[in-house]
Amino acid sequence: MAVTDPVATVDGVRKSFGEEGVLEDVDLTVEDGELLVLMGPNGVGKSVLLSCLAGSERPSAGSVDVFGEPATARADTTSFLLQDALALEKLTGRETIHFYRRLHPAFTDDWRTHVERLGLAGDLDKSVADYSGGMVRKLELAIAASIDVPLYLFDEPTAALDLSTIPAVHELFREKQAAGKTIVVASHRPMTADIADRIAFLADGRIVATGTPDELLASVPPVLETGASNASALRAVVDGEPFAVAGTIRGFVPEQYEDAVTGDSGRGLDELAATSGIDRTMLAIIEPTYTDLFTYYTNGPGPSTPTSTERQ
Ligand SMILES: Nc1ncnc2c1ncn2[C@@H]1O[C@H](COP(=O)(O)OP(=O)(O)OP(=O)(O)O)[C@@H](O)[C@H]1O
Repeated sequence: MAVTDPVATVDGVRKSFGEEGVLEDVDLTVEDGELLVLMGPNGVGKSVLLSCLAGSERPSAGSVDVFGEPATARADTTSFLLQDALALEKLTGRETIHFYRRLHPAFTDDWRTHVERLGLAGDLDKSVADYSGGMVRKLELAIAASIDVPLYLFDEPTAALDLSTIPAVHELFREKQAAGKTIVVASHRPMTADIADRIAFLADGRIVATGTPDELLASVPPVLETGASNASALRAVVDGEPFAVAGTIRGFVPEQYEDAVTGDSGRGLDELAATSGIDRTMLAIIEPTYTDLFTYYTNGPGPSTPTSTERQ
């Protein structure tokens, strides 16, 4: 297989706004043609990192190269969907699209397909001021996706969209990839993590893990689950803080128990039950979900220094 140069390379990037440090030391490579999903807690700096890739923010230190050159806001390489940045309230949806069509040299007629697919076609002649949050998002996504460039940076493209619309957005991503485009998406959605080629977790100003969804899920320690009433007892036997998920309480099994709890003997669970005082029948080891993965790398005991789970 031909080895292609990365589309973007982020090297040692620090970004602060006055006294406030947001990115501390970010290293990240975006490969040609991939769908990279950037995840991390609210306010960690995902939008700031996307802005550095788009060239609309300059790093305080370190470098960001896109297509082999320092990132600058270039209309011919990058389409950047920020949050709430494109919709024009004084216009209708259709007028907004035509505004960008006239403005941007690489704007294509693909907007027709996008608005149809996203279910916005019937609302194009309404004033944007009367749009719901989801309708605004669809309009902005249709505009950003209609620009024909090799790199798309989408900040929370599915925020405010109902679950039934998300597959249409994913179909749009796949079509872009099939056309050889590269996509970086900041998202909190497990559904979007699931279609990523790679996920990168941003926590504490750094990329703390990168890998395919399967590699990252496999990197999470066994997850111990119990009833909500056992939260404080669980704390005694898990690594980091227990966390609530859909009426249950979960925690990560510490390294010394990992083999025992994943083996056939059930010995590990007996031991954890005895140590915690939780009834053995109330403890279960479950398959990690994206919620567990997110917790592990962003709020939990996951590595706070950069690691890669990718096979070398
Ligand atoms: N232009 C700016 N001036 C000052 N502070 C800023 C600026 N842009 C971003 N910040 C700060 O940087 C931090 C990171 O913001 P950012 O929007 O990148 O987070 P995020 O990870 O995208 O969060 P979310 O998941 O909530 O969208 C926040 O504390 C924000 O207030």
